[in-house]
Amino acid sequence: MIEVRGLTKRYGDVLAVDDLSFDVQPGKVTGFLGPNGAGKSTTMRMMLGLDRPTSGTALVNGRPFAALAEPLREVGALLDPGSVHPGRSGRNHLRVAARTNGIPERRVEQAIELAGLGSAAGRRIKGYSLGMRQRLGIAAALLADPRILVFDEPINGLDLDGVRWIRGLLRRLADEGRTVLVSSHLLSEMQQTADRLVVIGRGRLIADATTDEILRGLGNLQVRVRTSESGPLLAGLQAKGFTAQRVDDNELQVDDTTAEQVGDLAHALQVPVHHLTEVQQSLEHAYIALTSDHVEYHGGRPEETR
Ligand SMILES: Nc1ncnc2c1ncn2[C@@H]1O[C@H](COP(=O)(O)OP(=O)(O)OP(=O)(O)O)[C@@H](O)[C@H]1O
Repeated sequence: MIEVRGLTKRYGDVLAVDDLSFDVQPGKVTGFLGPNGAGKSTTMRMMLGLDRPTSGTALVNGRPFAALAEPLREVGALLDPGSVHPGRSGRNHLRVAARTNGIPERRVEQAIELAGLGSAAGRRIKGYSLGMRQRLGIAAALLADPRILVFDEPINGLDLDGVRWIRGLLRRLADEGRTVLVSSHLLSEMQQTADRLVVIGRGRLIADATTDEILRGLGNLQVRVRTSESGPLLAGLQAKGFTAQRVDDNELQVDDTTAEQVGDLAHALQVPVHHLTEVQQSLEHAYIALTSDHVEYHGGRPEETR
């Protein structure tokens, strides 16, 4: 369990993290989502005792990270996959980490296996792709078999197979009852990966709920209705105050409603309905709506829409 309370970090004029409070619970994958510069890395660094909060606290199992008796056994982290000795092999890097931290040697091979490093474990790190470096960082995080995992953008640099693999790994770790916090600016990824979402923008908390609740809470359900009498139905919907528009001659889209409401209205208007579906807008839409006022650097288009 990680408890963040009133966490604040100021760098000169920049308020990187602004009075954040949330919990990261065991047994779930919690997505930590926000646009670039939102303060995700700074928050994670404070959780891990690498940065000192200006005010507020981040507690790991009820204590500040610095007060943990065996921090590596309690928390595994992937922060900066670049910070490794390039001349060593992945296996040697892990062996050194194990030895320095009193972790049994057998964990090295287990971590290599868990992270899917395979034969790359014997090669020098300087020849690793970004994806391999990510896997090595994940192996290091898993080395001491910790109950809490904090991964900063673990999907960066991974190919499609790697993305699927990490999604499965995060799920498995959470299913084992571990606390899993994973940051990302990739909404589509978090939508498929996270049970809960903590969404931040400009250092402030925007939303903290289950992924489903966040989508539903935004009232983002759309209904598509197919009918041979789209004209009368469209007029009837608009007369009742619904936001409705044509998709084509026989299909309408109605925003912020349910299939039940549209079906009932069609029935009352005696309009035949051939097909009626609820469409959940992607998290991408929800996220842009949520964070549009909180993006630090507005470009022509938000980067997240790529
Ligand atoms: N050491 C530092 N000195 C000054 N400003 C910093 C420092 N570290 C972070 N910041 C600023 O704090 C804000 C939050 O940065 P942070 O890296 O935590 O965001 P992030 O959500 O992790 O973004 P990204 O996805 O781009 O990594 C940014 O405005 C950043 O420029």
